[in-house]
Amino acid sequence: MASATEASAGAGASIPSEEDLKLHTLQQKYTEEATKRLQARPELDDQYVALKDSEESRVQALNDDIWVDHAALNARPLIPDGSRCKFVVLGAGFGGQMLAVELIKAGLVKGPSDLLIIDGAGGFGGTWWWNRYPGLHCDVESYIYMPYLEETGYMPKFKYAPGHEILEHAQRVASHWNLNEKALFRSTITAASWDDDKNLWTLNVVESRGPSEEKRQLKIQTEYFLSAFGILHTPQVPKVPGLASFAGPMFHTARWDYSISGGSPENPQVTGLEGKRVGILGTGATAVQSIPHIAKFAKELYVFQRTPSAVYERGQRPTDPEEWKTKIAYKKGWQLERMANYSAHMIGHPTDQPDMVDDESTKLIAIRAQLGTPVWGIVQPTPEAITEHVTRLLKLNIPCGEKAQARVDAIVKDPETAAKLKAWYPLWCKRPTYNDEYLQTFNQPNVHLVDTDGKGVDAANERGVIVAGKEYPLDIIILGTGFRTPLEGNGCPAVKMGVDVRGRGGRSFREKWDAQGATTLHGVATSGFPNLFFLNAIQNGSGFNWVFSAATWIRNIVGTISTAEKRAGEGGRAVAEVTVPGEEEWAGVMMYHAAALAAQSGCTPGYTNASGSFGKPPKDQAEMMKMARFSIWSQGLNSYCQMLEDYQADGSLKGYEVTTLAG
Ligand SMILES: NC(=O)C1=CN([C@@H]2O[C@H](COP(=O)(O)OP(=O)(O)OC[C@H]3O[C@@H](n4cnc5c(N)ncnc54)[C@H](OP(=O)(O)O)[C@@H]3O)[C@@H](O)[C@H]2O)C=CC1
Repeated sequence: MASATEASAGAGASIPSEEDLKLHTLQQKYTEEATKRLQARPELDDQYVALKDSEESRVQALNDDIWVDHAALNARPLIPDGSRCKFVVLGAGFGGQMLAVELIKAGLVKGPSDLLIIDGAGGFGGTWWWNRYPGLHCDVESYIYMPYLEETGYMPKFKYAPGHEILEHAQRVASHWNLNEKALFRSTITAASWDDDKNLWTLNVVESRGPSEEKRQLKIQTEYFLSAFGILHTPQVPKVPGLASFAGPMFHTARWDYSISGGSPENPQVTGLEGKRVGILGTGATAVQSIPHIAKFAKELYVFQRTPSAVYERGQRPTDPEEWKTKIAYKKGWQLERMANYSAHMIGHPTDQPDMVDDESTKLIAIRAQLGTPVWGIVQPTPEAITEHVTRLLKLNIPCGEKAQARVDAIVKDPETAAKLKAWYPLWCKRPTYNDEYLQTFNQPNVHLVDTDGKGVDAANERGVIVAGKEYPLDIIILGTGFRTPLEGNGCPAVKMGVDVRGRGGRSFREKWDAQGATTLHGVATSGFPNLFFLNAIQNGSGFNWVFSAATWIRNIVGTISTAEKRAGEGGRAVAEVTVPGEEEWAGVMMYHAAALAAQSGCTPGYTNASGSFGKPPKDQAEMMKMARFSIWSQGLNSYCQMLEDYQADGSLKGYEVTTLAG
């Protein structure tokens, strides 16, 4: 009988290369593993509930802000009901701070009541306010992740900053630009409606005042409503039957309870876990960072794994002050240049500069499937072009995947455990992780990997967790189970900010998005909702370093507002609104770019595809067209920045209609 190779050669086809064969085997394995997970959870994203929405009061309470200082905040002057502002910014994370700072720098914030920042947390920091688990670090280099290092003159202590240092920096940014006095914390905006007559937004706000005071309800009017809602801000838990009945302490990693674990955000010595049997659900980026610290103290640690993470080398090191002065922060504008350099090296954007950050992440170039790349130009939406594109990305992925697997073999001593720790999905399906202690942890005798073979834990009871009919008795359960997907509500900004947004004529933003699919100009504004701007990674250019992406979007937003306000002149005010032809033209551009993201459709379930909800074949032509609008700029963030710079320099604000009014 002829071998497969001979048979194909005889049929006139070219002989498959070793790489082709490898790819074929890998693709089969990827599909097998993804299918296993999809079949285990046919309810897709409904397998989860946000902590805040849980019907179990115990689980719901896990969402509480455990860091807020109510007494200090209650001592601050009240924001009067009925206040009027020029700008309200939703969100006090880096996105909201950067919006506020850029408005200030552009000279748009003139009086003390021109700007108000509103956030549900008890302070600045966004994700860094909430997440304080032991081991927390930003996986992007601190020199390009921590904004405004030039203006604040701060030198991060390490190449990768710990969470508490980033949180301190958020406070530093706030102090530098006097944002503290412009912030309303512990407060949620529940509704926002545009008044066609007054040309103002009215925001309904609920301010919490702590357990001993009643909540305040207030209305605030504003000319501009700017929203920086973040990406992963709503902690979730799988609907594991019996979880709330667990008799011992339980908490989510996004609300790490040091009163149980011991230690503090600054000191990861979690001695309260000594003598305890601890179980952690989840092995995502958060668990990878925290598990080594738990393992140092717990008597027994059970790691309940559904899908392993790919774990690459970290290479942490302290900042060398000499290198900082001479090679990093060596000239004005260095930080933006370094951010652009990082992005260029990741996505293959042409540059003469060497790789400044030069870490594992810039070598994992298969991530281009997610971020876009200029390397192959625009991918045409034909089946042949898409297959060719997906194949070349999968080929780029081969060495990335092999590197992570080889690392497991080199570090983990028990071959059975090592096999279970290997990730079988393309790099772009889940956030790659970087850690020099995680894999080593599984060599410790007190650490037990409970691999659920892609199915997840089955149930819990008052004693512990059950997997495949076996009970694991525990003293403490830690939920490293992540956040609501950024694709919730099909990525509609109003859903993500949790606000009932009503534009002209009382039209609901959510209904518009549901009916039309993603509809924006440059991802930041939409017609019928004047003077509303948002930070969202849909119909936009996006990079791996969120701060660089956000800075790009913010330059565009603030540039647009500045131009509009200039037209209104001194004493006047402006209403900037995307036009329908403007957003439809942009939807056309996005559809033209959509084929480049095709490789994501076969991904294993996770938050990037709403647990498999995205990536299912469209029902009909109309659904396919809607999906195609749901794209990003496929040529990568660097060329996107250039395109927006040209757009702003032109000054015509094509795609907007600007009306000017007397103040
Ligand atoms: N910039 C940074 O340095 C950091 C960023 N982050 C960001 O936050 C994101 C979220 O990370 P993370 O908090 O880890 O959340 P993830 O969503 O990445 O991980 C959640 C984990 O819970 C698991 N899980 C869910 N349900 C079950 C179940 N029923 N049984 C067992 N396991 C279950 C998931 O398994 P499965 O994979 O099978 O769904 C997954 O391992 C990261 O991807 C990253 O973008 C986080 C930490 C640091």
